[in-house]
Amino acid sequence: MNAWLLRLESWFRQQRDITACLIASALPLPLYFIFLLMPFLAMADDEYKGIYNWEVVPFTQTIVLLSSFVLSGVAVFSWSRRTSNEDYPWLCLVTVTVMFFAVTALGLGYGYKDSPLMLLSLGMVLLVRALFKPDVYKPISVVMGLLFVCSEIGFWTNTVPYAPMLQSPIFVGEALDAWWAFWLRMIYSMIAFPMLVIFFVLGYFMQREKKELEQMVVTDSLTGISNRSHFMAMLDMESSRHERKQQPLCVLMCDVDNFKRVNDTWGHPAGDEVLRAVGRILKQSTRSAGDVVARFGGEEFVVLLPNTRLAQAEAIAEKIRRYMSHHIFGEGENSFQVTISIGAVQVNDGDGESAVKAADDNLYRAKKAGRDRVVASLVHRHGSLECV
Ligand SMILES: Nc1nc2c(ncn2[C@@H]2O[C@H](COP(=O)(O)OP(=O)(O)OP(=O)(O)O)[C@@H](O)[C@H]2O)c(=O)[nH]1
Repeated sequence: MNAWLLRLESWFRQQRDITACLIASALPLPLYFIFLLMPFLAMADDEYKGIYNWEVVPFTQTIVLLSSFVLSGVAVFSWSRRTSNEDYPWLCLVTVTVMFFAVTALGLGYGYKDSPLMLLSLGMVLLVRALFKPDVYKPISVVMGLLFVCSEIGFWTNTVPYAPMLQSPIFVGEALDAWWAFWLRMIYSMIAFPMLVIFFVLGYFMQREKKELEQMVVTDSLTGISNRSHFMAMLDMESSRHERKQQPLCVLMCDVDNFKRVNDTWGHPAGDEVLRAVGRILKQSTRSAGDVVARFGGEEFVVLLPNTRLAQAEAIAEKIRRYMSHHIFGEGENSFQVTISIGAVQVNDGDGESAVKAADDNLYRAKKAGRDRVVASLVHRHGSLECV
């Protein structure tokens, strides 16, 4: 089921005008057919003949018939071009306009409130909203919306007859007669089922997109690890917990040594690969639950180690440093190695931001001392460092 929905979603994302027109024109055709058929069947039966107002029926039937012809033409044309990647703005406009026009004619003819036409109109709006770009349906939606409002005002002020197609509205406060009971059940189920499917599928897409967006907001696109803003949020949270529960908290600030030289010598793509590898190594060297590994910017990375003492953090930093210095990038003649410098701090009673600053100071010390090393210290609330 999930695979099927994923395939549908990928189709939906690369959806073309021609597919949208094909679905929108073919899907409502059976319903239009039923609305065309109903008066003819009623006409053939003495018992039900009186249901319709025969002066208005030809007018509505003509509109529905013409719309069905146009939509059938659109469906045939779209089917013949179903593999085309071209844009068909005019075809979209024709499809949407005719659909809305026919449904409005039916809505005005049968009345919106006492018939399935409100449900049908909502179904159409939903379908059109899901399949077409706003430019296509905005103008016609405004026109149809205005028509709807004007007709409602007309009904309330008794200047426009309500449900002029019928001698009396479908629901008149009595039990439905057999005629309407059959057709209403038929029409409702034909509208409700596609609507249910559309709601379900759209809900699924929306949920997935929400998850993807949430993920994008917290992720660094190059390395796939957390980004700076997510790190800062986690730092804030962990700092408060650290203060509340008196648990040790450590921060590592890591920077690839002479990274500019990597870019200059091996090219930007190789530099990017180094950054991705650093992200992977940092992830592999820390706990998957609780620890936060993030790209702080450029070739600088940061690690948050909750519930970790400075000695443990220093050991983790040393493991990362050693791993990096042994890692070989590229192949054969084009292989090269890089080193990393790390500043580590333990926050005993200070806030997170001063810890990051202190870790950066330690990193600077590591660089000054010759790179490829770890410098660690405790940090206090006033920001002073106590080197170990
Ligand atoms: N490939 C790649 N390079 C980047 C990216 N972000 C920043 N850089 C490069 O990283 C380099 C950082 O250089 P510097 O700040 O001089 O630092 P360094 O060469 O690592 O020297 P030290 O930090 O002193 O060891 C610059 O050349 C940036 O262009 C990135 O996303 N991809």
